[in-house]
Amino acid sequence: MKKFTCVQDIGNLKAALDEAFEIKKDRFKYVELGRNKTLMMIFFNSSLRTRLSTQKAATNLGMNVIVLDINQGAWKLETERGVIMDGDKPEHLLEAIPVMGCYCDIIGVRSFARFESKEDDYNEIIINQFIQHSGRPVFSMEAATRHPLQSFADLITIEEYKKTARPKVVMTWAPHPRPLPQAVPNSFAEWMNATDYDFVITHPEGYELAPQFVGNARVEYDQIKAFEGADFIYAKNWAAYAGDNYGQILSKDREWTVSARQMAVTNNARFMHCLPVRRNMIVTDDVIESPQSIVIPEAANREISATVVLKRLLQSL
Ligand SMILES: CCC[C@H](NC(C)=O)C(=O)O
Ligand SMILES: NC(=O)OP(=O)(O)O
Repeated sequence: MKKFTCVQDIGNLKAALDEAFEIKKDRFKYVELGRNKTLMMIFFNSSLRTRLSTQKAATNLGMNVIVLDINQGAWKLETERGVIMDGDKPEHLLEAIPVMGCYCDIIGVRSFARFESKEDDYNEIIINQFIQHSGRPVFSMEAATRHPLQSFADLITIEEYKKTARPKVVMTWAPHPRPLPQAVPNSFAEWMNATDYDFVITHPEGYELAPQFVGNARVEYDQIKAFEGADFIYAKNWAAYAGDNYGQILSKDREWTVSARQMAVTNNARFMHCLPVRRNMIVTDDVIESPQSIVIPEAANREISATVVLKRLLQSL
């Protein structure tokens, strides 16, 4: 595996899950693999879980770790080619990337959608420059259109908690005060569509995700109808994708906030969220604190998904 940016990169999901459960039994089993190898994690945006779990995964594999927050301490970077650099950015990404590649063996990148250009975001122009110019294997720590480390952890969690072979999994939009990227819902949908689960997406009209991510999922605009008989509820906010509304907030309707009302029509469903979560916007206190909430084990599995991915990248060096 030379990169990890999407579900296709991990290959057969059953094999990937077997590796995950093997590592979960002994997360230091491959501690020799990363000896004298360096992971560089590059953040253009904030993080708690990704930063901590990926660093932990690297130490599970015996790796050294360098973390760079681009907007704190490094030079402000110009990302557009052809720009006359007479402004406030003293360095171009096209120099910074190969330089960073000199100091490490594997690179992780977090670079959210900027909502300035749908084309630039959906062409993944930032992470693709790392893939093209760093000379190192690159993995996504959430890019503009996907968050594969999160989705892999989500799949591990559903496999651990499911009570039937083909659970009903419902991804629901919920309101948020800020316009959030489509990366997490896109990625979750991509991974769910790669399984044989009964997968449903529910959101208000106007919040349709890009068709290539919706795939064969059923889209239901009536949230209660979508929740009926569900085994897992995966809540997330995202800004509009379609048409001229790209990056816009179209609704803050708190009828979509996940509460006991909606959970009552499910099959005693587990509640999931990638975190960070805005309580009483995305989900009520009582639901996220209920015995059905598995947001903490879901976050814990980020260490496992990152360990499998780093192991695969190390084995391909
Ligand atoms: C893992 C989630 C990261 C980010 N969340 C925020 C609050 O920006 C998002 O919604 O994509
Ligand atoms: N879920 C997730 O990626 O969390 P962070 O944004 O805190 O890394």
